[in-house]
Amino acid sequence: MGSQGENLPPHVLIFPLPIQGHVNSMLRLAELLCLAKLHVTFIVSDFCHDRLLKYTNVESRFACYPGFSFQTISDGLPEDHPRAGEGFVDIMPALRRVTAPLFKQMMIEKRCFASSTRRAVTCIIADGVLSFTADFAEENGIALVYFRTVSAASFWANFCMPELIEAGEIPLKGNGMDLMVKSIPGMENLIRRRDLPSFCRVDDLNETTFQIVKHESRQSPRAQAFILNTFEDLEGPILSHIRKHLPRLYTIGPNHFHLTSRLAAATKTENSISSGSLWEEDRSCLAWLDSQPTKSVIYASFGSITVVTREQLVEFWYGLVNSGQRFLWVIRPDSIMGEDSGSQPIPGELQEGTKSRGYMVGWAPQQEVLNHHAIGGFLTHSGWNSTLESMVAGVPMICWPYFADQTINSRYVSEVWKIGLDMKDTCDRVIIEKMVRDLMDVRKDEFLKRADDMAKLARKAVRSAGTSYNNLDSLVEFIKSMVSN
Ligand SMILES: O=c1ccn([C@@H]2O[C@H](COP(=O)(O)OP(=O)(O)O[C@H]3O[C@H](CO)[C@@H](O)[C@H](O)[C@H]3O)[C@@H](O)[C@H]2O)c(=O)[nH]1
Ligand SMILES: C[C@H]1CC[C@@H]2C(C(=O)O)=CO[C@@H](O)[C@@H]21
Repeated sequence: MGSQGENLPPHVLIFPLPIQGHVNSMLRLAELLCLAKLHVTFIVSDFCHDRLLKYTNVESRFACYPGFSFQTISDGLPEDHPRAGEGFVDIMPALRRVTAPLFKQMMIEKRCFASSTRRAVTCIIADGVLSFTADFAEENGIALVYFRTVSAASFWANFCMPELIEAGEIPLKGNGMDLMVKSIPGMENLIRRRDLPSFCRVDDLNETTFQIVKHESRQSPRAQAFILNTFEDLEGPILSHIRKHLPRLYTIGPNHFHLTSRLAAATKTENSISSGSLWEEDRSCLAWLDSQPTKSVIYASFGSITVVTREQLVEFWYGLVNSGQRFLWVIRPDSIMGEDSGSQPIPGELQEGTKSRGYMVGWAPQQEVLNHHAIGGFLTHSGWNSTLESMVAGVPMICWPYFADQTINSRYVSEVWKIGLDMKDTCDRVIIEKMVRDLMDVRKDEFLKRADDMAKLARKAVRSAGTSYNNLDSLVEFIKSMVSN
């Protein structure tokens, strides 16, 4: 590289798993690194890129960072292949089969995105489940950092899968779901088998997703550093266990609020929320919320992958209506399994209850919703972004985990952080009604107090001199130290 190149900043390639919760989280990291004046190439599937361009302001948002660019790649699935529900299981094998060789070819053909104004990529920050990036990084002498977008607790449980097998705790063999798990250090007397990340719910150890997640988790030490979207006050004890295997571990979360906070400092404007939505946000719900009393509405949303059966939909609907509480409910167009949702008549009492106290949208501006004064609770699938967004907003949760890390996040919400209730493995209108009443009415004050305390800790972590704030600065220094000037 010539003398001009030596003055150029480091060039980071960011590569998320191409699904909503991962793209969101890593796009926020991209913007944080742009704010630190690093060059960033963000490589994302054509599918996600098309949707980002269609439904968000990413183009104008990143236009002010001349060092930023998008690159697109196939996720290996036909465009019309479902990426939610059962369809998700095809994503990881397709990435390995199709995307991995395409990635290698692209990096070589495009000389690691070198140009007269940018260095060749100096560091890859890859999703912690894309170990084909480690193969390329090692073969080509490029530094690798992993970003695992889930909670420390979930990552640690996945990392311990070999120990769980050795101890005979998995496969579960269909019973003993309430037995306490003994072979995950730091989680003794806390999690039951049903609380393990759902990938562990296998009867056959050869099951594909289980094998992939086990393999990918154990590959983590190949990276020179590891990033988690969490904060020390939240998951300190588990982080200590992880650091025995991954000593260079940077906790930089909650990264949505970290970004808001750094943008506010850089631009002197308050409350900028950077959306990475892959669906069109229906902002009409904000006007509806404006006309509701403070902390009177429960917000229900199950993220981007959850699908429900018609029967489950009806149970939730009765539970919400019968609770007598106001509700705002996100029902994604692709979230009802196996039928056209409009094809069956809706019972009159549900229609009436919804007209008087409810509002439904296909996709909401979630961060704005959670921070609206009218919101008093969140019925969530316990995706990690939703969990952190709720924490920062000080909103207590009812957790209905669907799969993956969500089953362990919900256990921590209810038993460790005590900022909500865990409703896993049931879907019954009577239980839903009772839990909504408990959260929004009977035990409202106690939950709101703890949620408010948690919000303070989360916000402190990303403010100047907070742990996540300092860790992000250290990460940037580490990335800078990789290039020789
Ligand atoms: O109406 C909606 C619903 C969701 N969101 C946003 O979409 C994201 C959803 O992310 P998350 O809560 O993490 O759920 P998933 O989309 O299901 O995320 C996947 O990725 C997460 C991060 O790895 C995992 O924790 C989840 O289990 C996995 O399903 C959040 O930022 C929400 O703010 C909206 O903006 N509007
Ligand atoms: C599709 C799932 C496989 C791995 C990801 C994950 C993780 O532990 O990193 C959890 O759930 C999903 O977000 C991803």
